[in-house]
Amino acid sequence: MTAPLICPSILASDFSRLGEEVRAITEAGADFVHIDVMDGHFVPNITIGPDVVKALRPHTNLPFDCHLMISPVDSFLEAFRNAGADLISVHPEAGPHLHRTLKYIRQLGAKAGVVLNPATPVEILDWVMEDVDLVLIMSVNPGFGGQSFIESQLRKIETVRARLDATGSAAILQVDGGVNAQNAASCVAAGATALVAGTAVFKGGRDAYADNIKTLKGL
Ligand SMILES: O=C(CO)[C@@H](O)[C@H](O)COP(=O)(O)O
Ligand SMILES: [Fe+2]
Repeated sequence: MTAPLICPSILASDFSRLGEEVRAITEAGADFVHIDVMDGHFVPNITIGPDVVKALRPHTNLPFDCHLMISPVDSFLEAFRNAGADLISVHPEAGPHLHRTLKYIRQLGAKAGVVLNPATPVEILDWVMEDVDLVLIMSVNPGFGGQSFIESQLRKIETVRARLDATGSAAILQVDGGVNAQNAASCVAAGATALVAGTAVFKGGRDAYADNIKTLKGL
């Protein structure tokens, strides 16, 4: 089985030292930096805006994977791209025209992702398959780190895996929420190719990050 990409969610890092934390996960072997953007409206929490993304950009060459939990979303896409986002993922519920939003993300020169909440049906992908570079399955309800993995989402990963394979899509299949050493292998067996992890990467202090990432990769 191919090792998954590991995308540490900096939501679980020390916010008073974000630059150092991003450098630390880079040295520890992370593949992407997962940045959770929340607006207190689409989700019940407020986190990071484009200025913080821009300030972090010089600290690493890793791709910035921006998970936007904001509504409306379209008016902020350019700002996140200009701030240094390489992948931009949006929730279908965050705007009226998912297809238009995905096209716009690609036009801006970023990779486009669609995020499925635990209760969002996979059929939302049917008519945008060609327009996505990444599908993100939420294994918690979005808004907070440190929640428990919702087991039913393993079946959703399998379902989306089958759909991507059937259409010949090379999109990354990412899982986010409550991912840890106990369930990472099941996510990969179900077809995930990238794992987001906050708590499971940033636990134990900086000396532990490399081992935490290796464990999630199954190495
Ligand atoms: O998008 C989200 C939450 O809304 C996630 O990216 C979490 O921040 C992941 O944190 P853990 O569940 O791994 O602690
Ligand atoms: Fe996320």
